[in-house]
Amino acid sequence: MSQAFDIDSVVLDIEGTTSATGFVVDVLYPYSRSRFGALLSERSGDPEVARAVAQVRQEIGEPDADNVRIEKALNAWLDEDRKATPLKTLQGVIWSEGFARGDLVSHFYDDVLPALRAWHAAGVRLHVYSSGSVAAQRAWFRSSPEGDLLPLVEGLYDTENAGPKQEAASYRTIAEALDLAATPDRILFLSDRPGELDAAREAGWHAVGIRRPGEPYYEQGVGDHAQAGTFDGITITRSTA
Ligand SMILES: CSCCC(=O)C(=O)COP(=O)(O)O
Ligand SMILES: [Mg+2]
Repeated sequence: MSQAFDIDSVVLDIEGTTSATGFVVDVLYPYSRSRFGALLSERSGDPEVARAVAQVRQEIGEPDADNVRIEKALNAWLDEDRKATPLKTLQGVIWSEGFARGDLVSHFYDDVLPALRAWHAAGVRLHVYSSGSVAAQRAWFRSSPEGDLLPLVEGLYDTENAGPKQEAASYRTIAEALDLAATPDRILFLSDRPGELDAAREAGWHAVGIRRPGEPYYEQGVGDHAQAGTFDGITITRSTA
């Protein structure tokens, strides 16, 4: 079904929405898993690594956990696809370097880049809100199969600078950052996960569930939210009146 919106900003989820979960799980996850050990042993002095390690220790309730125990916890979270903030921070460090080195190139569904370019050309502001860290998001958009897409994107939000994706307060934080706290209905959120769509709607945003065959949430659906199978079915304009 086709959807039309006259809004100011689109906020994009990545995994399952712009991009395939299979790529994240089959390519990015093993890439990070095989590098956690070296990161923990060789880079423990990096402030970002140290901060994430402290968060892991706190989350597992073991203030003295050594690197072996930290790596075990990270791998267990990977196995259960738990989107824990310190896991995402450390993955972001590893993936950013992998993208910069040319080991990794990001994935976008075929309908996504034409739509993002059209919406951007129409003056619509584009932002990202993903469980993947801001560093990972930046590398992801910079290293696409069609080159650097970062110029299309204005704001990057994750569970650290905005909060958990299933809580309305996180969407209110983002609306404030976009200068749209008083008019949250000028924001459209696109995601595959019903809990995220619920939270965005509770914050006053428009929300459309993206249902792509083969994605984990395809069968479950998106509850009573508007839905689209691809970005082709979503028309967005931004009137300034
Ligand atoms: C470039 S982000 C990598 C994907 C990832 O790790 C992730 O957790 C994405 O989750 P999302 O919130 O975008 O569904
Ligand atoms: Mg998602």
